[in-house]
Amino acid sequence: MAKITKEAALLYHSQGKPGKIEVVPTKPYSTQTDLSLAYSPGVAEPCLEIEKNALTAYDYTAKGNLVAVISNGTAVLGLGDIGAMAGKPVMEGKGLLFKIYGGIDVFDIEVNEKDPEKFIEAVKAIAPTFGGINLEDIKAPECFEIEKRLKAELDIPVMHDDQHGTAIISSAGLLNALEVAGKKIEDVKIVVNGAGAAAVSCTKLYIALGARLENIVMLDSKGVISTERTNLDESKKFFATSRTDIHTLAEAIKDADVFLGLSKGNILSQDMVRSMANNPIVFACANPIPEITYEDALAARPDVLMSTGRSDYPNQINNVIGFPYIFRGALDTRASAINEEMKLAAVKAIADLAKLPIPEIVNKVYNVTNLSFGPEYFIPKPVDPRLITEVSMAVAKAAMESGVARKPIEDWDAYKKHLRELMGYESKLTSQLYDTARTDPKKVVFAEGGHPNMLKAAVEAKNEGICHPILLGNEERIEKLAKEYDLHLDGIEIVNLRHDSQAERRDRYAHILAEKRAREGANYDEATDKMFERNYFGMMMVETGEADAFITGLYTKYSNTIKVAKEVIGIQEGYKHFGTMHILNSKKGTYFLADTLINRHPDTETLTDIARLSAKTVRFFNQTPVMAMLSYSNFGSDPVGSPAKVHDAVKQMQEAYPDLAIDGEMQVNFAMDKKLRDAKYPFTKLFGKDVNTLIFPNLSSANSSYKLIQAMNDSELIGPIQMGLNKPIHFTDSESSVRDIVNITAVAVIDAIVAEKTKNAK
Ligand SMILES: NC(=O)C1=CN([C@@H]2O[C@H](COP(=O)(O)OP(=O)(O)OC[C@H]3O[C@@H](n4cnc5c(N)ncnc54)[C@H](OP(=O)(O)O)[C@@H]3O)[C@@H](O)[C@H]2O)C=CC1
Ligand SMILES: CC(=O)C(=O)O
Ligand SMILES: [Mg+2]
Repeated sequence: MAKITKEAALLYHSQGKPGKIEVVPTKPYSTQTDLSLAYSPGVAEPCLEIEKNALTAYDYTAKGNLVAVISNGTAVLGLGDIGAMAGKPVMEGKGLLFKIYGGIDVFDIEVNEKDPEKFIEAVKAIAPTFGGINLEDIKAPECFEIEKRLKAELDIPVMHDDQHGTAIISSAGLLNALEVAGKKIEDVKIVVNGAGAAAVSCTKLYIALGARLENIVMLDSKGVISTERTNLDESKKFFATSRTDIHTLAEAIKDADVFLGLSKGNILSQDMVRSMANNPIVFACANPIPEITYEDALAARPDVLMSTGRSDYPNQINNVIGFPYIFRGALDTRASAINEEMKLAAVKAIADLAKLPIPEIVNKVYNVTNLSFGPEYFIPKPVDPRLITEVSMAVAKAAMESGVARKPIEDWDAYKKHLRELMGYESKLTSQLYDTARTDPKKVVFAEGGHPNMLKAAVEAKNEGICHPILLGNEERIEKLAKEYDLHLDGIEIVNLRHDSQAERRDRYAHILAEKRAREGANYDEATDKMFERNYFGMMMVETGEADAFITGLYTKYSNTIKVAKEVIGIQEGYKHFGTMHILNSKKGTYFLADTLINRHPDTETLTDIARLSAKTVRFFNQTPVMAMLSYSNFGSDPVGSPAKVHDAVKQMQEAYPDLAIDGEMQVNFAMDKKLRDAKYPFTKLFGKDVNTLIFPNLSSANSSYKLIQAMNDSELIGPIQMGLNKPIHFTDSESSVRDIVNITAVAVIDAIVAEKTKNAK
């Protein structure tokens, strides 16, 4: 990870619109009517409803998804009391994190008030605005009283995140690190450096989880907190040790199993780490500089289990792994509080998640291939897309079971789906595809079982319940890969097509193929050779009905795969050409793009085949095709060359299918903008209609367009979806991600379901 310089940090915050967050309207506002609804006179109606029944504020305002991140700036990170305004970048940062990880909106509120009583009054006065309150960077011991009072006096969840967020994450980390170290929480000696908001709360939660108070030594800026010391405040007195032989950190840490630092940077030396017990656990959580650096701790003790608060090292202990989801679960149940039950549920959910095989996206973000539970990975990564579902659902359940929920969640599957959609992890179309495939999971052959992405996709597709995978490849290699990536192959068939055990199958397939292509010069010997190739063998499995669908393409060029597909499977009756489609899921809507991969320079006949196949495919996805045939000219304005071919194809399509909404040739902006098109070309067959299908004039334009969209990285593309072959044979390409392959698998399964239904209906 790049080193963060002062200049880069200041530039990041100042460039463009200064700061990190802004307010975005969620309702239409382009007409006079919209404005009359948004503000006076329309706005009076919800006001009156809320006046009658306060809870309707959740229905008519943003309250239910709005959290206040409130600070007085007295303990900003490890920077100390830098004042309310100086803490604003941190609070805006939390706003950003709440939004990107939990879909929660935040107003950051910096209150210039150190007096706890006045601070409490200020927070209470503004509380009606919010569904929850995240207190942040308020120093101990005032923070304890402030939180206690606000929790008691407000009916919305209030959580001081430096206390409880940190406690939840570090407890999950501790439980897992202890498991890796092979130690029990009730036996370990724990040294806690720092006795502030975070340290006190973390240590109390460790005790709730089984740690023994007599095994804990806590230190503040003056050294070990012991019964010898006078004038200790209540929160520190609770931890005072009766030992009188230790006063400094160096003395306290000798033989300790666990070091928890929530204090200041650079105060734990390598010698101190060396003096700890075997497999020491060191959580150096001060921000931005930890008590000891990751490198120094590891250099001192190779057996150390190490965490810091920083994202650039393994095992980050940072409350970002918790607060977006703890508040998500609390807000979604309209909880009146965040209680102990909800916190413990979050600990468990976070700890458990680190033990599951991790999704590909996490590997990708960290540029690694095989994170798995162990010394370098015992806390989930903040980017893990499962945190939103696992932690929020656990918290919501605990809120309901402990009686603080005011709006129970009734359908957990629907809630899970909603959470994934909220974060854009699952578009509606993708989840519909998966749901449909799940109704009748089919046998899908994966041609390149020895390719890591295809192997991962096959396992994921099986876990999603969308297919029964059959992997082609060498068993040993596949099993070795599976071990390397911590993938479970139970219930997945592996077929080594070159093995002797497949001789009968190869022979049988060769006979069938030779017979089928006898009039095209095929012979048995040649066909026998071909059966040693994965694409021939795999497609024959589908051709013979021994499997239902086939996915290939990671190792083979399209041109080669296409050739084999035409030979083994053949093109559907009534067509001379086949093609591929990509589905674009964007904020503007869903669009079907063709032909994105197969036909380089389509002539009029090829274009009509692509258009017919596309119409059929769009209907396959339960939509009515509204098709624009694209070019660089409009409706004959350039009567020669490529536009002329498109023009002719449109004419033929309109004659053959008078009910189909299809027109062109037209430029892409006229296809995408109904108003523009209707104003300038009111005669089109698409008048008043939103185009959803774009047929490109050639492969260069289609391929470049979808790759450009892909590079923009802000929409989802599903594809390539094969159109026009006799059986569900689908292609990926060498750059396909695991997610791309699983999506195509879902499409292939649906394709197979439809093929079976059509066959049965005949
Ligand atoms: N990684 C994470 O998720 C989180 C990290 N933190 C980090 O924890 C630290 C403390 O934050 P917070 O609890 O909110 O702040 P507080 O101001 O409430 O507490 C700071 C504590 O650190 C103690 N301290 C200061 N210097 C030393 C020292 N040299 N040796 C021992 N103790 C010392 C202070 O002692 P005294 O009581 O004597 O003043 C005080 O008890 C910060 O660095 C913060 O960034 C906090 C929350 C989350
Ligand atoms: C992470 C955090 O909240 C802190 O360092 O204060
Ligand atoms: Mg903080």
